[in-house]
Amino acid sequence: MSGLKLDKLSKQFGKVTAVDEVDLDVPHGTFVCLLGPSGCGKTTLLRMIAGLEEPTIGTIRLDGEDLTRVPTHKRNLGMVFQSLALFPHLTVGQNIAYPLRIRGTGKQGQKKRIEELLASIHLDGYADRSVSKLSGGQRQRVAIARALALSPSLFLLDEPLSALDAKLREAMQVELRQLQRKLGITTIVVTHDQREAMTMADLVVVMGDGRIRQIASPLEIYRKPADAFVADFIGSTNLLQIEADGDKRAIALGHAISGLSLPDGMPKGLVSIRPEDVRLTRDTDGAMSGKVTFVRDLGGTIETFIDVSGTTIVAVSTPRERGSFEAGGNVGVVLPSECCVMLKQ
Ligand SMILES: Nc1ncnc2c1ncn2[C@@H]1O[C@H](COP(=O)(O)OP(=O)(O)OP(=O)(O)O)[C@@H](O)[C@H]1O
Repeated sequence: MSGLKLDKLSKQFGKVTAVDEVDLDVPHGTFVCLLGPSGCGKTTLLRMIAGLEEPTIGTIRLDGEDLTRVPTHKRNLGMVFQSLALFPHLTVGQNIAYPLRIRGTGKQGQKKRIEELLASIHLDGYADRSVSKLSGGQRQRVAIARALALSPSLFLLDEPLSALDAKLREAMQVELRQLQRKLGITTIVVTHDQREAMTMADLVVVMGDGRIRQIASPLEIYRKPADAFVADFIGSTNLLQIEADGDKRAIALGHAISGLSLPDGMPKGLVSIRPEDVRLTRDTDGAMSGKVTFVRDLGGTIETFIDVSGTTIVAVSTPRERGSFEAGGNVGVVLPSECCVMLKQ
């Protein structure tokens, strides 16, 4: 099969299982984001794919070839790490040419490749600039170009944008994604930023405690989280305990969620409902109601925090969708059953 295939890949550091039997199929040309909280094993997994860390057990295959024991420099990888590791005393062109020189590419070949790469990162004409005189975003792009100089089969990046300020970071996410699409190169990026993963990835791999918790498209991860860990980690959500009444209807915070029933054999569970799906009404005679404790008006969106029987529910709306509710007032809270994702506990 063409692409990257991991089988039962594991890494043990003494008593710590950093990566625990990870199986992953990445079709050729896919952009994957490894996402998860600090310490979940993302970097260790990437370092094993890169050949910088030896797996305790398991195999790594790329386009059908077993790479598990192949040294890093023979894996045909492009890598960018948070530190970038550009040579500050060299020019942009010399930095990009570095891997080409090592490989023995002639002067003419180097020049042509540098020009191609500079065009693809929108830095035409920058070959003779010193990298120490570039902005953070420009340096980032040079590091990407250098990693791609030898047309690798696999592109690996570990938190590549985390040193950039928020605005530049968002612009670079789009740029990186567009470049990857143009080149069609299989790419794996480690990030702990779910917004970054949602922007760039074809496939998001959510990790927790060394294991894969869910693999899916960004939208599916957001809309159909596999469990409470994923629901809570991706975006913000309201996680509510539910239990079945005599008719199997789902009861949350003492009120039935209209149209939602628990399946046979599942007397209890959790329900995840995104803040933008919670509807607020001025009618407090409905099933569920509460007191507004705080309103955060961010201009483009309004977040309303409501205390329902001691639990806070967050609702998000735009100013156009409905007027804001005042802190201290009572509101009706509607949880549309079609927006509720039922999760096992
Ligand atoms: N060389 C090492 N020796 C011992 N333990 C390690 C080593 N490298 C990583 N670990 C441990 O393995 C686990 C996973 O670490 P890893 O760096 O892969 O996580 P991560 O998800 O990338 O975290 P972060 O987002 O903070 O970088 C952690 O408990 C970490 O302490």
